Amino acid sequence: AQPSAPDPISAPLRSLDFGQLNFLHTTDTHGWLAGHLQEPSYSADWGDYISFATRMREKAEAQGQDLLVIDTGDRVEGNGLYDSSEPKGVYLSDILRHQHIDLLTSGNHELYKKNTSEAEFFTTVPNFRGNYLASNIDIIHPTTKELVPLAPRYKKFTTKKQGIRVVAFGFLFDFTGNWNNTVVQKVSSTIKEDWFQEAIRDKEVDLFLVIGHVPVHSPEYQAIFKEIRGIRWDTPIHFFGGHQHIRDYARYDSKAFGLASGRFMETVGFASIDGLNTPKSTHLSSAVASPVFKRRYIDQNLFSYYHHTGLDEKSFPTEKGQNVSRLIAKARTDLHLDQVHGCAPHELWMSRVKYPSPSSLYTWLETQVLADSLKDERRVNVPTLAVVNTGALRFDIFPGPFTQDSTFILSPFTSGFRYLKNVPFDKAQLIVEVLNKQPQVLQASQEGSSPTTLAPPEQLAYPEDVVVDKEPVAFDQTPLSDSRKLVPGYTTEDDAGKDGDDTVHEPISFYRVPNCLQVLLNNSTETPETVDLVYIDFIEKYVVQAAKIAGLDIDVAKESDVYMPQMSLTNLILDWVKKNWKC
Ligand SMILES: O=c1ccn([C@@H]2O[C@H](COP(=O)(O)O)[C@@H](O)[C@H]2O)c(=O)[nH]1
Repeated sequence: AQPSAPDPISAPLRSLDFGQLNFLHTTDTHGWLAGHLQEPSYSADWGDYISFATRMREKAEAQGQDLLVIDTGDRVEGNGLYDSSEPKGVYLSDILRHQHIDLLTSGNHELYKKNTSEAEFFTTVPNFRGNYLASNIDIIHPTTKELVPLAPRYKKFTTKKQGIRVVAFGFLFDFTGNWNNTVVQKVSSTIKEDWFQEAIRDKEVDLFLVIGHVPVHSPEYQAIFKEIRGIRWDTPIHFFGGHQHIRDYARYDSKAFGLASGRFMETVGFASIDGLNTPKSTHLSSAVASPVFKRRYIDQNLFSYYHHTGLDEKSFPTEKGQNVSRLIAKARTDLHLDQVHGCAPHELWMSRVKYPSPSSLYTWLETQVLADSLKDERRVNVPTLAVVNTGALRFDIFPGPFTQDSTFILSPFTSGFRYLKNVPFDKAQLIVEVLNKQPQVLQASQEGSSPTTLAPPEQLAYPEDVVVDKEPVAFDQTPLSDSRKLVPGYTTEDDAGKDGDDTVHEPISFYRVPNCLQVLLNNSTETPETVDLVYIDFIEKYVVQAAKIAGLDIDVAKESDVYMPQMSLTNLILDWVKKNWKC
């Protein structure tokens, strides 16, 4: 772990059920390779994860079993370790590559910008040569300008110990926000292509593995499941997914399951399959008709890692893992990530408290940061309605030092502001109302595709608020090994029940937020007739649609202009923190 990481807190744990084939899975890590330095439950780092995977592989192989390590994308954007370097990601990719990852794929964040996808093409794909899959992503080759697959479409391999014959695919959900140097083909059309049809007709396959940056409960994964099942009625399929930042497990049928392993290096997903028919096992009388699938969501800390490997402080770390922890510490020093810009007086939560409220991160952004600091000197005293999508903020703020790292953890994106002059106030309000009308924003959600949102992605999995009664929870799974108070954390309920989390936690509330927050900046007490409608540039394409619906007959892209040139939301927040949160 990193030198400043808090020690994990002991907690009652559920164990892992190993099988013939075992998996470790990360997704949506968003640069958090140093782990969580303010949260004991998630305080291990990528070096510890390397040691964990090594020890787990040793354990599996000693039992004659196999272990595969999987990552399903969105490795970038969301933490100082990625976002604060110039160019972004140079430290991150060098740290990431030390983990032996058997299969990986791209997320949407690898494709928002041209230089990010080109870095995947030139660095991450070669770093994991042969293991990076891109079933539905093409990129314009930066030199030849030809459209080429970002990485191989699929792969067939045989596992080391059990000789399990696997055909693996690597998908991205039907993402449309990519830069125009990449092409994301819809999943529904990709699975009709000849190469996919041939791959699923291969009879020498014991398991189909579908990894992807795709929610496990999604139209895209349903379509892939149906297509494979239509041809191979009996072959086991394991899906690994992500994108919604949640722990989730889907049962498609008795031989097909899918695991999603959370976000931000909070979770390492574990899955296993036992009873697969393989060329070896079919000769043995022990071959079973129906395989058994298991899953567990591991809290990413050393207490869990020691427990699951049966090792301790001395026997657990590997030399490579320790070297990588040192590499991360050095990168953090080089990037000045511990530099303190101010001190937060109390917690500000994204979803643990109601919005609006004094502890809501969004209320703070509206009533303090934007109200104090959003001003273009060319537009002084002009009434302004400011709109920012809630998904632009990515993490809670804890009391204490607000560092260079906290800045990017809170607001990693480079978006600045644009504005439309003299918008009738009622139309401006209507535009915000339209933006907030639906959980999935305007952009007619393509049929058969996952919905998109301007709100934090977790929210897609919560149709309603979850309000937790603060009474301690009864625990009816394994006996408590420790009767102390439970630590608040994940209490996942999925298609296999309520016993998925390795750590038994006290539940946490989840309150929904609107797609966009808004603040009226007006020096007068009178309602303005017109306002400057200021919006974060990431939402411009949605503002275009909302303006049409609101009956504002203008060409938004043409008539809008940059507001506070050179100022990003991130820097606006940082300047406010420096001025207002003295330590
Ligand atoms: O520049 C950006 C990029 C993204 N967002 C917000 O993030 C979610 C997508 O996040 P995932 O991690 O891919 O789930 C998107 O819906 C926006 O809400 C942003 O605000 N600015």
